[in-house]
Amino acid sequence: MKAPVRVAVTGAAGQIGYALLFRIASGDMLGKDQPVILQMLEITPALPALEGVIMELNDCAFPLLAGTVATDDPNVAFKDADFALLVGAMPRKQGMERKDLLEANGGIFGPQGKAINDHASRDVKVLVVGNPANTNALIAQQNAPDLDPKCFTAMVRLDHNRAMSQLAEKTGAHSTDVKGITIWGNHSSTQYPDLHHATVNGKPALTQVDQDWYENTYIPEVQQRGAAIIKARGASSAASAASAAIDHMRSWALGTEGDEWVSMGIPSDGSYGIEPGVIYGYPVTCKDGKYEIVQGLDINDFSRLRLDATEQELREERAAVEGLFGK
Ligand SMILES: NC(=O)c1ccc[n+]([C@@H]2O[C@H](COP(=O)([O-])OP(=O)(O)OC[C@H]3O[C@@H](n4cnc5c(N)ncnc54)[C@H](O)[C@@H]3O)[C@@H](O)[C@H]2O)c1
Ligand SMILES: O=C(O)C[C@H](O)C(=O)O
Repeated sequence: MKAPVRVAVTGAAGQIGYALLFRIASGDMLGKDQPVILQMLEITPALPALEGVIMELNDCAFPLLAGTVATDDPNVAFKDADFALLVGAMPRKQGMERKDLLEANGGIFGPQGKAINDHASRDVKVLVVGNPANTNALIAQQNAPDLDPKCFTAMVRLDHNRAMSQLAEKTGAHSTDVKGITIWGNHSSTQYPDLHHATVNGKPALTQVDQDWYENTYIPEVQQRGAAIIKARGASSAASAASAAIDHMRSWALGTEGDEWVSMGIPSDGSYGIEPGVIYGYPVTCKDGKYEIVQGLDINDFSRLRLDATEQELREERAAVEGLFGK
């Protein structure tokens, strides 16, 4: 049996937390041979509800659950954490853009970044889910000067999964037949779901759908899917978000397969002409616990415009939160 790893989850008593913790404890994220200790962070008033979640976790008698910690202190939650899923933050309501949450949520991620810096494992893998995810990840990273900046990532995997499933539905295929999709940029309505390198059953996707559908239906529907869920459910996506978080961490920790790539929000190194430093959705492959940007993809004028528009939004978000960066 492997030694247990420590997985910190913030916002553990929230909607996503409720869908996420049980899947981590059952081995969906790190494998059926990897015991986990769940270190759950909540705000003080939510600790009683979190106690109830822990009662349920215990009632599942998961073979892989090696321990639980419930706390309102980030220094305790992130102690020796190997993985940290930063979910705790306010969700948007109908009519809001995700960046409207920056003021309400931005302040959460500086202190958490600092606590991660001071207490987590030196090669902790951090995934920010709380919105606006890319810029919150940047705030956390900028408060963790002792860690490799690449430890901090943001979730665009939900968009990636949505893009796969909507293309599969249109072409009468299954999502497993779809490869080579990229979500470039921000987890926001400027994100760019790129089909230029995608295939369905091995054939180029863009030869199987028409350009008008791609441009005027598919792209906006993927971009607006979060808002459509809020409208339909009266609450933001939770189970699908949790599932995407599991996918993101599993790919990062256990690797991607063959020439498959996935989309992750990661610190830009300037690849594809993107401003270095912003947390930008890129196509990546993962191996041995590290991610690497897929290089050499052709970017035509249609794509260039969209890569730059979502980069511009991330630069503006960064400018708005620079006051929250650590010294
Ligand atoms: N990146 C994505 O694809 C994606 C997808 C879905 C939702 N989200 C975002 O995830 C976040 C959580 O969504 P939810 O539906 O679970 O919301 P929720 O309101 O149900 O739960 C959030 C939880 O976070 C807790 N919390 C608040 N501040 C905290 C702090 N400082 N430390 C620890 N916990 C704290 C709250 O008490 C609450 O229990 C939202 O910001 C939402 O917009 C992102
Ligand atoms: O859209 C939202 O605000 C929630 C989440 O980011 C989503 O994409 O479903």
